[in-house]
Amino acid sequence: MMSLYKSLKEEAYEANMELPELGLVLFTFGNASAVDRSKGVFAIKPSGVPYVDLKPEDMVICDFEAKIVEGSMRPSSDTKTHAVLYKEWDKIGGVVHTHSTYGTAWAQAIKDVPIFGTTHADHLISDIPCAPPMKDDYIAGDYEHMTGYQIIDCIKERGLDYNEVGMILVGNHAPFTWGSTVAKAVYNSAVCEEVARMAYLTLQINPNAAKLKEALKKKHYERKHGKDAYYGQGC
Ligand SMILES: O=C(CO)[C@@H](O)[C@@H](O)COP(=O)(O)O
Repeated sequence: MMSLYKSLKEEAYEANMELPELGLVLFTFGNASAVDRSKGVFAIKPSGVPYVDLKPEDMVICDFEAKIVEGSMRPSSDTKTHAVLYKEWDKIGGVVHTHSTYGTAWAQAIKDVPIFGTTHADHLISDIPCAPPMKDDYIAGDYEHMTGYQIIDCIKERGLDYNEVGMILVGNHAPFTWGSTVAKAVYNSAVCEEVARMAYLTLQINPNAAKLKEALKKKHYERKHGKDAYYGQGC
């Protein structure tokens, strides 16, 4: 059957397939979605389907209320979280959720990933934020929808710009990332995992390791994201 959303499904499929290739997911852990704002929809991985069995046409098309627009499979159980992020943050083109090992370990420990070095500062100048454990009234509410607000609340409360940060650890849960495209959101997931791993190792070698100086943070971030820089502005 011809679909109006063929290219959007392909984009989301390619992003999902990169997650096991990059070692960011096992089995059916995690999901990626890509948005088409002109049509008011996003394409997301179906729930519980192993990556080895996934096909582009399996991607489920949903609107920003997380209602199915096209697709015969159940969309990811995290669909409402993706929908909230698309609705609230109009500059993002893709969202990724993984349970990558180091990112998830920091999330379970409810700890921000400290900015120890220039690898981290090439991508963001703050610690990778860890959203506090979900409030009881959020858990009692629409859980996946409120996970979106757990993310948004934390970014707001920290005074961060979502368009510069691109990643968060959800306390007790795991990383979520976003980007101007879904490919960029996948990239941010890989960066999040690698930086989380480096920070963990840094603390093994020196539990008193100092965080990066402000001036060095800015220097490295500017080199990659300043005017005319390769990475460009925004996440
Ligand atoms: O967060 C979780 C589980 O804690 C989910 O993302 C993960 O199991 C994937 O679920 P879906 O297969 O996308 O429904």
